[in-house]
Amino acid sequence: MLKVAVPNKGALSEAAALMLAEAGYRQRRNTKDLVVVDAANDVEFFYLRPRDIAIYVGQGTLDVGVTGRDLLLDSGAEADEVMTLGFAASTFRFAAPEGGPAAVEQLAGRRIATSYPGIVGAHLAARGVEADVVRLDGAVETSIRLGVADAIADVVETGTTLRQAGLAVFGEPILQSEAVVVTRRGAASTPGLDVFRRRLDSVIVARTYVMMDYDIDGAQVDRAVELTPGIESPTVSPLHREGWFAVRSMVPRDAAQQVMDELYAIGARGIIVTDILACRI
Ligand SMILES: Nc1ncnc2c1ncn2[C@@H]1O[C@H](COP(=O)(O)OP(=O)(O)OP(=O)(O)O)[C@@H](O)[C@H]1O
Ligand SMILES: O=P(O)(O)OC[C@H]1O[C@H](OP(=O)(O)OP(=O)(O)O)[C@H](O)[C@@H]1O
Ligand SMILES: [Mg+2]
Repeated sequence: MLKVAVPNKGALSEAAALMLAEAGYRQRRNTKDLVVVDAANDVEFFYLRPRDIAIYVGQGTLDVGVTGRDLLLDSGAEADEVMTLGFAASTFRFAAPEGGPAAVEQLAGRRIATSYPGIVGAHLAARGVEADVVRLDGAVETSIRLGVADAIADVVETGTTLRQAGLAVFGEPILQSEAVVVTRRGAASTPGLDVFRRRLDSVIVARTYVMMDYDIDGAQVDRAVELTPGIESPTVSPLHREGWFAVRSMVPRDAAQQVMDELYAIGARGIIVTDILACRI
């Protein structure tokens, strides 16, 4: 049975469970459940702290996990990112109040509060900056006001938390993070793992694309197909009406309205967009 680690709380947990449910896996009904066996799919889900997931996977105790890239890198675990999942996107940045450090070099000899000491330590070491990294569990933004740090390094999404704390980012982003799938470094893939990854891929494709159908005069089919090339190639079928064709193609969801305008302008009619519920590409 494939053993899968899933975040039990925090910013990743809901979106991860939703994605797994969309991929056809049984998920827990109660947030207190620690393990769910999905016998029909030969998968067992373990709900763990997101920070611990790369460690279990790196040790080979569990086969695969969903976690954040930042948590994976911070852990130093022998696990590798094998797939990005397109949610929980954030950047990881230094921040300080006005008048505080304003460049990485100015952190020398200063105190930096963070929940990610592994990432911060490596980043400073690579730049030859010696600073005192203060490890905190969360609410790191408050640490400067409370006098335990001169700067912080933390996850930034909208920047609201930093603004409310009167802090501003400085220096280049330390890293860009998002939810990822991790497996043990050097582990050979297995049929069970391949199916798991293909199912998650299918959710991403179903979320990213829509199906577009339209009718068009044969003289315009080539131009229309340029607008809707699809992933492999669009289906073009003759219509009962002489010289007209029905075209069916996958189109990026973000572009759908603009593509419809352009198709309409070259004479396409009966343009219909539908959601893709599931797929295998
Ligand atoms: N506001 C956010 N937007 C996007 N991703 C976030 C946000 N906050 C945390 N993350 C991501 O979530 C993961 C951290 O998981 P964690 O469980 O610590 O989240 P959390 O919401 O901070 O939970 P906790 O309640 O334990 O503080 C990291 O990968 C981090 O990049
Ligand atoms: O840029 P923003 O949109 O404001 O989001 C970033 C904030 O979200 C997370 O905090 P969380 O709510 O998890 O609290 P924590 O600091 O206690 O982990 C993260 O640690 C930042 O503080
Ligand atoms: Mg947090």
